[in-house]
Amino acid sequence: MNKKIILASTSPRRKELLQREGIDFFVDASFIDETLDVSLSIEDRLCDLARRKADPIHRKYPDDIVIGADTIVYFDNQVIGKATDCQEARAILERLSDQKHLVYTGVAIYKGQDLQTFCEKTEVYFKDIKPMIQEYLDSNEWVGKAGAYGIQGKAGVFIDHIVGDLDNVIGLPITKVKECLLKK
Ligand SMILES: Cc1cn([C@H]2C[C@H](O)[C@@H](COP(=O)(O)OP(=O)(O)OP(=O)(O)O)O2)c(=O)[nH]c1=O
Repeated sequence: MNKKIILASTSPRRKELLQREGIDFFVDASFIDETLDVSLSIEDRLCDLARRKADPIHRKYPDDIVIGADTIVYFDNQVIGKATDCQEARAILERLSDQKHLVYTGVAIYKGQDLQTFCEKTEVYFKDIKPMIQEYLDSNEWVGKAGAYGIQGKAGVFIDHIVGDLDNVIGLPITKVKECLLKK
């Protein structure tokens, strides 16, 4: 019997990336405490959180394939998640302006009882975006996104260049995910 693939994430971006690849899946996510375990390295923190997102769904579908993921921005030795309001979003974008930051996505994939985790890093170089911040905040595109921007939308103009995988910034390193799904 073919295993079902379940995306344990509410992120519309992750859903779109899997759909783009023609992967047959459905979404079933549950809310968990997303506190990162600071005793771990940054990569392990994200793998651990991705696994914790996948765990309740894995318990529901123990024989199937369950994908969990978490994306953060890392700048100046600090983890930057989602902004809770416009003021915080402005402060984040002002810090990232004219600087390099890192985007990490941790992924956990259960295939039945087998668990694989990995973390992908992309370097993102912003231009001086200070003159563009107000208009961007007004667009509300910062809402619900790590680092208060979405590279796939209007914030595309913020980017000088990136080093690494673009899909990883959007929320899922899809090439690595596909490799993992294909592996026996
Ligand atoms: C940096 C960046 C992040 N993001 C998004 C991807 C993720 O959806 C979000 C990071 O939040 P996450 O906590 O990783 O994911 P989520 O809350 O959307 O979904 P869930 O917890 O249910 O898995 O930021 C972009 O869409 N574009 C970007 O350029």
